Amino acid sequence: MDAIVVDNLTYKYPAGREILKNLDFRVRPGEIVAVIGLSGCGKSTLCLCLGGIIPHYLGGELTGQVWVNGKNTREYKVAQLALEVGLVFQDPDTQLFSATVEDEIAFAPENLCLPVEVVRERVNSVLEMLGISDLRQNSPSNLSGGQKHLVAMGAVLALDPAILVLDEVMAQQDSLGKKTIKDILVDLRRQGKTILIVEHDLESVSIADRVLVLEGGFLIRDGQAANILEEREFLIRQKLAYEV
Ligand SMILES: Nc1ncnc2c1ncn2[C@@H]1O[C@H](COP(=O)(O)OP(=O)(O)OP(=O)(O)O)[C@@H](O)[C@H]1O
Repeated sequence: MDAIVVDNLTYKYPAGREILKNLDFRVRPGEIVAVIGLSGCGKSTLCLCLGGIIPHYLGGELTGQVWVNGKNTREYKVAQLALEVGLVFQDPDTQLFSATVEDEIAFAPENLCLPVEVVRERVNSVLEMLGISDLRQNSPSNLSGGQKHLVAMGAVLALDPAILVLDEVMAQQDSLGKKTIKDILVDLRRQGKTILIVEHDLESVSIADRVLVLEGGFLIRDGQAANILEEREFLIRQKLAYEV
């Protein structure tokens, strides 16, 4: 079974114009897929569709189908979909609300009523994996943008979803932070996770197996990362890379 199936997806925000147009793609389990494209082409909107935020919370007009781990996003609540898809938003402030980093990471497994020891184990292993154990007593609101993204990743990883959808989590990292996240994602792929990343910086998507290119809401390329990232002329034409 494919981890993600997007079947003829078209989406329009309430009172807005069409943002995603007839998107069709599938992601196999254990793949890292990068979605790239200019600002406003619909990358974040696609992420919101994969997590079910669209259409459940934002409304609008969605046609076509989105399946995550065999679940049609229309038919399951966002809380149920969160067990399949860990969605980290472009703006981490929209998903951080606890008093401390460890409370933030414990929140979802506690909500599932998992045993206290299991929650503690998950919090510790996630903090360690992300290299943020020293931040556990900090307030998320006082962290840097890059650190907030790590905490938001921790909060979704604590549910152990099969699929991760990460919207520009590397954008606010320094070069060491980018490398750390790439290493973590490669490790998660090794564990069988399916990962969809949105990033602007092509260097950040170098770990991807596949690249999808969006333009004005259309999927204009879907291919092996090694091939697409080598197509300098295409990338320059799309303004996704510059001549040096
Ligand atoms: N809640 C909303 N209501 C109406 N239009 C919206 C809403 N959110 C986003 N849009 C519009 O949808 C379009 C696509 O936005 P989206 O954030 O998906 O693009 P993006 O490719 O992620 O851009 P960026 O790279 O700058 O993050 C934009 O024109 C944006 O203004």
